[in-house]
Amino acid sequence: KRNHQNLPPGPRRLPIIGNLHQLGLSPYHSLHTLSVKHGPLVFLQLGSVPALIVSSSSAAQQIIKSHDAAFSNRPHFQAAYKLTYGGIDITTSPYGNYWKQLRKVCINELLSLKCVESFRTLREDEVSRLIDRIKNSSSSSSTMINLTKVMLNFGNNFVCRIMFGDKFRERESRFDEIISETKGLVEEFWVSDFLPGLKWVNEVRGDKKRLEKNFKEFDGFFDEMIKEHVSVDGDEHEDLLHILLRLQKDPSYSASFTSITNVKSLMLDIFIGGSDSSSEIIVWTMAELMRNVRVMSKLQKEIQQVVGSKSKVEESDLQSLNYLKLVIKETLRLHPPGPFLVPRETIEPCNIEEYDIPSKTMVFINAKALAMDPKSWKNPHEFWPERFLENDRDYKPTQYFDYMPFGFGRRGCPGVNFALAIMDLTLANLLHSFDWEPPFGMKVEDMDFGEVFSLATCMKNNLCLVAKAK
Ligand code: HEM
Repeated sequence: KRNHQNLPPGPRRLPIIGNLHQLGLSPYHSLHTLSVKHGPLVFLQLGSVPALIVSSSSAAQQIIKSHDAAFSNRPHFQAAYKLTYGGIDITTSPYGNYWKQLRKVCINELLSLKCVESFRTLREDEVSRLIDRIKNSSSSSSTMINLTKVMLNFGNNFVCRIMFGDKFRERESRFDEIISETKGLVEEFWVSDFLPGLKWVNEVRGDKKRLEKNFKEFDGFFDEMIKEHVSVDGDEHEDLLHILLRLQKDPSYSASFTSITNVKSLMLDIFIGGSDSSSEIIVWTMAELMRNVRVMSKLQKEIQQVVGSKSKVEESDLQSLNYLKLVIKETLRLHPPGPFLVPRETIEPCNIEEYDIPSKTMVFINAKALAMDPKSWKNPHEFWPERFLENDRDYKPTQYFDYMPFGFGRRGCPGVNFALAIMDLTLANLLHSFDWEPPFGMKVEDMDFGEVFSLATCMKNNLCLVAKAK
């Protein structure tokens, strides 16, 4: 049937496997290379799955403005399906009424602005603990810090505390390891997702066992926490698990959000979506500030002016920290945690830039390429926060379609406010409490700021810096 369709261009395919071999061991990197070689719309046949890579803002504009609903499904990946209790979470569930109910739970309740604001004291407390921890990690006034490790641990603790309240503290290190294995598993491409006949490959490789083991571990942990929560009412401030348990009994959500398994699947999404992404952005911002002394000093000056003689930055100060917001926007442009967003799938056939896109096509939006396109951005490789003064970009792409670190449309990230609140406060305090330098005896030029390019990007090496208490 495909012969009669006007499909976008793409590389030659082999029988049966199509273009699967061209993904190699680093599939997301290969997707980027293929789009550089074949243009803004690339059509691939990955085994039995048709796939599209989108790398131009005009194609992204057509998708967002005219075909958002048609591009609102998520593809089926076996590992994610198993880990998300059979795909009943918000991130992987198919577009439809059930997903709409979960989205309502997230937007109106769990991740609403009101809920984010209600965690203000907790955020300030966690950030103060972080600053004390860095200060206390050495008796002298300057300390070498593995900032990557510290921030990932901080991100996990923060989400755990929001989810489970103070009860969680004794168990935090065990859960860190479990959830980082879950994230690793979700990111992997399994060959049998594209060639179902090769399921045995994942069994022989031990992938299935790894999956079962990890699922059992976090599911058991969630059960423990739920058991403790059902027996104790929320204190004056509900944590997210208390809210979820309350909503599960609320008739307005009863159509589909009914069982404890629904609750657990949403908990998992918040852990996967909510912990590392914000921490990675803080680490990338610190790395960029080390390389860009002008920006670092301008930002520290702004913080000093706003905070004055107070010992720390409070949330009420953040609204006056305009340059900080530009700096974070610029980091999200250069280092979006999801360079290809989260893959989508078409629900029905549609036409983009005069090409036919079949139904059930897996779609990769090359958001990083859009944000680096020299046609939209002057000196795109330069870290230059002031560019957003000239070319303001909203986090929701409604007018411009070259900047979308949080995705777009119906399935765009519901955690934006949650993420911005913690990133702003943490960064402002790290810069207010310390001056930062390269590790002893090193120059910034000697430091490696390379990245691992995957479904979620991170720095290739841990960022280690010397923190000098101010
Ligand atoms: C810097 C921080 C973050 C970034 C850059 C980010 C980015 C993204 C992106 C690109 C998507 C896919 C959107 C699309 O398909 O168009 C997404 C989805 C999602 N994010 Fe985030 N995210 C961040 C933080 C968070 C936080 C803090 C939470 C929750 C606490 C969260 C929860 C989710 C969920 C549940 C989805 C799936 C939505 C759906 O499929 O309906 N994210 N995020």
